[in-house]
Amino acid sequence: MASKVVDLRSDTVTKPSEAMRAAMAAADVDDDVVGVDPTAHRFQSEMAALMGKEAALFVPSGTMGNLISVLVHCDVRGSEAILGDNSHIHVYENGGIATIGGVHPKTVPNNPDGTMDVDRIVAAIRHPDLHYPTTRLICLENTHGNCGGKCLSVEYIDKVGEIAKAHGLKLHIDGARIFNASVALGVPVDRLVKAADSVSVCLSKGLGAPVGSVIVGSKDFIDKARILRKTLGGGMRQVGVLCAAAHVAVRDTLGKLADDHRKAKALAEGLKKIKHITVDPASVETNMVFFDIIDPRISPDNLCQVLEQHNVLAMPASSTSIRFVIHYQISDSDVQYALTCVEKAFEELL
Ligand SMILES: Cc1ncc(COP(=O)(O)O)c(CN[C@H](C(=O)O)[C@H](C)O)c1O
Repeated sequence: MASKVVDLRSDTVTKPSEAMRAAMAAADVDDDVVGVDPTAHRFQSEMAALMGKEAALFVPSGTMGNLISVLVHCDVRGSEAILGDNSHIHVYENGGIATIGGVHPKTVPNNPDGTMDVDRIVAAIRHPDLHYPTTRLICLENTHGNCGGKCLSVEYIDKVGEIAKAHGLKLHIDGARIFNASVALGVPVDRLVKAADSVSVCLSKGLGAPVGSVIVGSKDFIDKARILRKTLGGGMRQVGVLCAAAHVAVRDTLGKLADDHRKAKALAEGLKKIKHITVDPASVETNMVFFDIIDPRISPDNLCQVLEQHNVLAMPASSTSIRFVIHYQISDSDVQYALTCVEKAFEELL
């Protein structure tokens, strides 16, 4: 049994590095609600430049980053946002855009590659009618979490951006893993999000920061976002402590994402050799591996429970599938150990 836990539940599970902890301890801070925390200010400027946008705002979570972005774009009651039926905003954020923001979600089916058919996006846009909400926003997700970490191409994003502009709409990208997409596609991140009016970027996923996300957009957008963040209770005081760690995460971990993708591919190739599993290694584009259990006698919960006894942590993705997520604190030997444990688990269960 491994002495340490091999945690494949998500790329949100990393522990801050020593460099992050040192930066947190040494951070130059101030009250960011009353004035501007100098470390937060520097980090926000750094992220705006990296993403090719005018301004940026540090927020406590990706969920709040998406909520604030949607609410800034949909600031009139009776607004409607077009988004994927399998998107994180629609599936995993407690319906916050509706329950808190009064924004009506108009879902369009997500394709297996994470896109929504552009003709179905156009068909979802409301024409003026006193029976209808008013469409104000289109949301994309890149990479797409529920579609296996698939990347949306820059051509697709530009096309949706053209549609948004042609109809007087805004475009938001849930870019929780936008850097994974940028690295996998070989497209600079500022080019990848050029067509977007706003992007929410998770620092606490593959980049390995302990907390937080950053939203980027125009100065006017970020000024409005700052007010909404305060409204939602997200105004933070000496937040430079968190921004210092996030700065180190971008500096130190961005360059490791390609290796995460390599390990994910290796994991999928290894799973393919296990007879009780179906998995398509060719479908692995970034750091996520989804596989199906063939034998109906074994549920994903059963398998996860036995894996946990071997110190391998994973999460069910559906009634028949499991999700493994690679992050920079998973080594090649951890991948091999996890594969061994999956085989042992089936032996123990069958
Ligand atoms: C695409 C996307 N957008 C937003 C979020 C929300 O980020 P947080 O609110 O957890 O910081 C997540 C988190 N994703 C988490 C994970 O993958 O383990 C869970 C599912 O919430 C996400 O995957």
